[in-house]
Amino acid sequence: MIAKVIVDVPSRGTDRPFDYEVPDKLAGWVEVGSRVGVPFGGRVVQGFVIGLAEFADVDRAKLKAISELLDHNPPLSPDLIELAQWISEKYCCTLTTALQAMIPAALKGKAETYVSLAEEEWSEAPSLLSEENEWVDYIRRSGGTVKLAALQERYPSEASAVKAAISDGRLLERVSIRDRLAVRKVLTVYPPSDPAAAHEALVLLPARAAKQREVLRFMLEQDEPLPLQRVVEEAGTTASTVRALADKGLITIREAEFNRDPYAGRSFQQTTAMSLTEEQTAVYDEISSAIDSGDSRVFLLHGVTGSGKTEVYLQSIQHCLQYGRQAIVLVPEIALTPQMVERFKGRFGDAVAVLHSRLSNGERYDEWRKIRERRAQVAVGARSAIFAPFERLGLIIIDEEHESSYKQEESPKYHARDVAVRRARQHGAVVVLGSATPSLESYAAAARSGVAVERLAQDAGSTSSDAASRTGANSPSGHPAASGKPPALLPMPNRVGGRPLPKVQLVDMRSELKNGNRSMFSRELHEALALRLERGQQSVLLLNRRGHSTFVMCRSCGYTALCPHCDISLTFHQKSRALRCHYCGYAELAPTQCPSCESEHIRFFGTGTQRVEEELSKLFPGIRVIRMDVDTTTEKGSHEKWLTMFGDRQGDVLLGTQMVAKGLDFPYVTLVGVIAADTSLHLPDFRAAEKTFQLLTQVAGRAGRHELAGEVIIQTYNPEHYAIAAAQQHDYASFVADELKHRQVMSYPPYCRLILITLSHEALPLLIATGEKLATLLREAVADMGLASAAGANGRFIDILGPVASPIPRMKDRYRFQCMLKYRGNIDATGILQDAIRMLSDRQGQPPVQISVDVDPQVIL
Ligand SMILES: Nc1ncnc2c1ncn2[C@@H]1O[C@H](COP(=O)(O)OP(=O)(O)OP(=O)(O)O)[C@@H](O)[C@H]1O
Ligand SMILES: [Zn+2]
Ligand SMILES: [Zn+2]
Repeated sequence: MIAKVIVDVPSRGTDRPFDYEVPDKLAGWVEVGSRVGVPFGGRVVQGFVIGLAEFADVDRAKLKAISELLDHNPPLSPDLIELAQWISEKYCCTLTTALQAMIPAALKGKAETYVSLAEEEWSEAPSLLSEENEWVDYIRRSGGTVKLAALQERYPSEASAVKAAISDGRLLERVSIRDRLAVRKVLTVYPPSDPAAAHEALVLLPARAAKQREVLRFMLEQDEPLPLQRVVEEAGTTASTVRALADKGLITIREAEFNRDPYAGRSFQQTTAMSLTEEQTAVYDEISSAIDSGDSRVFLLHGVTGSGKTEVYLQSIQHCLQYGRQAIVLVPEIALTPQMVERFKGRFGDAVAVLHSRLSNGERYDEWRKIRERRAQVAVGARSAIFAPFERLGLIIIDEEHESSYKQEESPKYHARDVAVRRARQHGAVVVLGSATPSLESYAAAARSGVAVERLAQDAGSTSSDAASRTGANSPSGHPAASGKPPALLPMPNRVGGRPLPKVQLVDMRSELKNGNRSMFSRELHEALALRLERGQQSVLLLNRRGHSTFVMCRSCGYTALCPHCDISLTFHQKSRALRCHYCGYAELAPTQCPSCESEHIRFFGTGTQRVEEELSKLFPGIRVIRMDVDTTTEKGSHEKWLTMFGDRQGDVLLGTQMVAKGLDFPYVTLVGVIAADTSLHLPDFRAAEKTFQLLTQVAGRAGRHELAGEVIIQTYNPEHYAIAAAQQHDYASFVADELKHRQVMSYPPYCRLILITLSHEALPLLIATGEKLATLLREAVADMGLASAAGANGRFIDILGPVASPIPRMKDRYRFQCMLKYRGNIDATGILQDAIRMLSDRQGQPPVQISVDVDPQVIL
């Protein structure tokens, strides 16, 4: 049998399956999805079997054989392999990159060389056993095989002897793939298998064996095996006492797999289904009957903050599990707070596996195995949890679907929402996209389904046929569902229990300044905070830091500190008093004197959370501030610590960046303040207004979610901007209408799709020439196909913009140029692009110009 293997060598040149012979002994074991070690270019590398065939494409005699099978249970399934193929085509990445993204890092094997004593050779070759070498003894004691590296390390002076033994065949050399991280095994004590006999033995144990008797009694009380270490601790005994009992056959000690459970020892309060409100019921009914139908459907659940979306998710999952199908819940990394995890663990207990980036590789691997081995039916996680290896998915939920963190910024640059829709189609599963502020892409796509078209049309102030044709079926809107059935809109416009949305007040900071208030707090916000302190209620303060950094500038000459490798401002870190580059990690000590004019008026600019904290303590002596930002949350478990403290009312104010805006539900929060709403409004990003509106709406939604009513104060320099005005009114529809007009005029998604191509190289002239060449090739291809290249036209078009210098023109000593493809309609833009890149490849110089492709980019910067 022949296996088609994708080798783990991520380059375009090796991005195709290679044929390998499946050795007879592995014939029954190797499957599609198996991970194998194969000889490749003189090395052994890891690879994935993506197909099996009777015949090879090349001369069979020349075929090499698979050298080893790495897992008895394939880590990938045929449907995931098909999904990886789709990802590699859609996002222009190699198949191996897509495959690697689907498995935990622990399974990224690395080749290791082993040597073993050649037993068959002993009779003929001068036996190593006769030589009383210490290193030979070491190999023998280790069971006949050791890592070559271990031998080299232990016996550096024996290099020539070892080499000679390898070359004359007394030592056999073998290369094997080893996982970076293995399943952890620990010595485990099993309770007596025959308790009656053990009770009898207990009586018969001699008096001097009092310790053993105690341990036996302890083990008789256990219903489950326990790690030896714990038995020793809890029974207050020693390992040898436990062993003595095992020697008597009363208990058993064995190595057993140990699961690193990140939530071990935490008990989650069991919750049961609430009785749903009318709105929730309507939505739940739609979702559950779609699950029953077995058709793959996509829903856009547009529910205001506090409308009870999570309860709908929980009950829909419950419904899905009843029929033996599994569910994935994606939550933005930043919102994957203990509070969120608790809600799922509380309802589904151990059936929940949690996957996020703050877990160690080992923990993540064990949570993944829990899914693979069918011990978990629900996966809750960040972006990559979309690849959870379930076999029969019934439901995929994407909470806060508008979040840009669902797009991966490194290759494979996939969007989890698109992948979800694709994966759901494979399984006949239902996708629920939930948000209080849906992305314009999703909303426009949903608007194509019946009811909502009318609504969008009204919102946008035009006729419905107009709206339908603008985002219509012949013009892919950049949304995954565009090629299938459009998502159906499920609205939940009211908060649970008829609670009102909080009142939002805008404060114009320009008039504050006119009135002589130079503080970062307006009088309104100041008073509101004072009132909360007086009443013992809590406040959340958001510092919108997107596009904001604490940079250094000289007030005399205007000098700013830039990274010498990246051409962007260095960021000031107070704790270490260092200036750091966010792109390459370059750091230097902050100057006390201007390096350019030697003035001492060099200052740190920008409103960091630290400065807000300082100001708060000045204004309100004794105020308890809990600060959450990148600096205070790097440590593992720190998120949890701060939020628990705030939940226990050990803080008056929760102050932070974006991470305080999402998913939090605290009953005593009655005030939400936004220090400066506009910082994200003027970024050179066509989504700037959308992001600002979303952030303001989300953070406002943290107030007054329970009995106590809430109030929101937004400080801004642009109170009349439509994004800010709409956030004040909780008016998603009017925001969408305004924003869609802009997008249409400027021809941006959802009215077209984008592909961003970034070229980078150390040599500027080569880079520019290559960029020009690529653009020319693209323009020629487009002209050959007779495609219109007029942005703004209503039909099919493709436009090639650039090359221009990237917004960050140099990074890590490499210059950067970019081209942008804008297109609409049924056009194979990635195909055109890949052809052009292929034609370019022999003109790229040495070392080659790096070309990175971002399909449907989220970050244009
Ligand atoms: N049917 C119900 N009956 C009573 N209380 C409910 C019901 N559904 C939800 N709740 C409560 O209402 C509050 C808000 O619900 P939830 O957090 O699910 O809203 P959400 O829409 O997910 O909000 P957000 O988008 O702001 O995170 C929670 O405290 C929740 O326990
Ligand atoms: Zn200066
Ligand atoms: Zn840098």
